[in-house]
Amino acid sequence: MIRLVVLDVDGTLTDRERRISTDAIINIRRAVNSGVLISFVSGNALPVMFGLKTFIGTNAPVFGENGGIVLINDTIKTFFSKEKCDKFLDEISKTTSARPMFTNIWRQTSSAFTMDEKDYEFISKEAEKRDLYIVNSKFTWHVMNKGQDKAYAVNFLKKFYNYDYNEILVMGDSDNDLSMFDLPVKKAAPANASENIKVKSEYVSEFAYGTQVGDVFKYFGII
Ligand SMILES: O=C(O)COP(=O)(O)O
Ligand SMILES: [Mg+2]
Repeated sequence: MIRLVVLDVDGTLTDRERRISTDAIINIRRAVNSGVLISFVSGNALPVMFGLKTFIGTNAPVFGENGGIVLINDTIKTFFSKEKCDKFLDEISKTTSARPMFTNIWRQTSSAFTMDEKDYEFISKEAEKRDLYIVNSKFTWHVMNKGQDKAYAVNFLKKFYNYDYNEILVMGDSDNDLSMFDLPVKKAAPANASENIKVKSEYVSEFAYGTQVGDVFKYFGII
């Protein structure tokens, strides 16, 4: 039985313009009312997750920065440092198209940026040399510390609630969700998810951009 659902946000609950699906909100509330725990785990900054949790009314800790920071019982915990990420981004923005995102003012464990695809190889290699990595959510590029990923967040929640992996369902759409799709949890994807997510999913909905939440929850017996 699914006791905890871990939801990616951008592209999983929202459309390409980051507008959240009202269907998703209605079905998330149905799941909360049925006693299932709902957590958001996003590349976005923690204040955005706090807003979603507050205004949708969910009932579990929420993670920002791809698992680097969590809001749990009104307390913020950080698991990584942004120092190396910021220093790296500052360096590469001098010689490439990489440009920091304004949301970095709210970030404590990583850095977000935009760049032209032509610089991907160079920037990715330079990050590796510094024990960092870059990952794309289809909405933003992120400079992350090694080991900082959404699987880290799922494993934190698994331990916190003392659940088995088969009691946890994850839902995501793109590369920065892959690490949690590599865990032995239940996995589902919207129709708009990338192929590398779909092939790892137990269930791929015909619906997209948040309108799949009810369909997925019915498939797993959550609502
Ligand atoms: O990259 C972001 O800021 C958000 O992306 P995600 O919610 O799909 O993880
Ligand atoms: Mg996403």
